[in-house]
Amino acid sequence: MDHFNYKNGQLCAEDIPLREIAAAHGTPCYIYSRATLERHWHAFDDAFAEQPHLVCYAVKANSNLAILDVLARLGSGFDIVSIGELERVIKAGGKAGRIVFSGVGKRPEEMQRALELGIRCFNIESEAELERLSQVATAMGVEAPVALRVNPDVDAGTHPYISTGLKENKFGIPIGEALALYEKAADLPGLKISGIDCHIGSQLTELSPFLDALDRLLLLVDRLAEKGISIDHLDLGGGLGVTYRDETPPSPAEYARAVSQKLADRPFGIFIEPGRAIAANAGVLLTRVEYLKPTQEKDFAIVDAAMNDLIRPSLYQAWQAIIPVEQNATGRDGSYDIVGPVCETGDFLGKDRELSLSPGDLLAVRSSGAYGFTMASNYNSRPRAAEVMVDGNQAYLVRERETLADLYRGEHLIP
Ligand SMILES: Cc1ncc(COP(=O)(O)O)c(C=O)c1O
Ligand SMILES: N[C@@H](CCCC[NH3+])C(=O)O
Repeated sequence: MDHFNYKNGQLCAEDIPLREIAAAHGTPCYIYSRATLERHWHAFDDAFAEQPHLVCYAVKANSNLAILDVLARLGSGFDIVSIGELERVIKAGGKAGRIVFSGVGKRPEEMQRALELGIRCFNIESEAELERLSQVATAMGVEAPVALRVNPDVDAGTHPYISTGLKENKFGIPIGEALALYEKAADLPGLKISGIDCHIGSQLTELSPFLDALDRLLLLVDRLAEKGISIDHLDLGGGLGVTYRDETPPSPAEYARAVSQKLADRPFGIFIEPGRAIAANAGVLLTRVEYLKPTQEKDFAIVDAAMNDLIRPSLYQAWQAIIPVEQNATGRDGSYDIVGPVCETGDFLGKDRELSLSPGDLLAVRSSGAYGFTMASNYNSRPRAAEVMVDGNQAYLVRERETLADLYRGEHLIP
């Protein structure tokens, strides 16, 4: 459920027709619904209400300051993977004490800044990283709270590019090596063991991989306890899928129920790091048809958004719904490939879509609130799109469209 619906034949974001947003801010343009974002966040927070928990929104899904601000006001935690994401969260009013820091390549200056701010936990992904954090924290005279991100070797059953919990993936510490590394962490100066962490992949539509991973983590927790190592939280990562087309992922409530059953009355908190499930269906990408190009092989609709704006279809063959902004528009009926202006055969937003189109029509690519703008680039020297947040009957420009001058800002000619 989201807040993008037709009213009087016009597709709206909450109470605002998308046509009005296009007129005010141009296309391509990302449009987010505050009400949807808040509802999705509350769905997770309410689902875990029975136990100590922290919802750490995965910033990589959508890091616009306005999005982070909306979630920070709800009391959200945040999962970050870079100093850039860290500074965004702080700028948006997020609390350092609710930030967890994931990622395989944390640099010393990133660790130092996170320690200065006093983040909640570092999710450590290798022995070398553990040693580096120990050195950085010791030099600063502080203790770094750590969890080891364990790679439980479970098949998340998702696209190979977004599966992260298999032993051949670069992420986390192989579960067989984790016990020894916890013992090492307990001995190293400047570290305080706080938790255990995993994240097995993204867009999961079944509960079983999460529960398999949890079982494996709990076995490890018991073995740690035998060694006198206790934790205060278990971080299950993100990954809960969404409906793009006909997927039927578990709801946050079903997910929480299953997880809570396994945890029984264990004396630690649960952290989760949902990104997509909060942001994806809280956003659409608004684009305009530039040209229709019927050929003998194919009907192409060439639109003003491209793979540089939304790369998911090209990169993962991801399917996202593409719907008209004007419900009863009549144009040329066809089965269209919706393609952008970028000079790549792989530049498409959707294929074989039954639509009735005319040049100038507006289309909305649904489920674009996660991994949309954050994965955008300037390929083909295309300025990145504007972003708008709708709140009831108000639309706010939350990121200006890049200008042509932005494209070469910081570039210099040689003498
Ligand atoms: C460590 C970590 N946590 C959380 C997430 C968020 O995942 P999702 O957007 O699938 O919830 C990701 C991305 O997959 C991740 O790498
Ligand atoms: N960017 C991916 C998900 C990767 C998640 C990052 N760990 C997507 O659009 O589906």
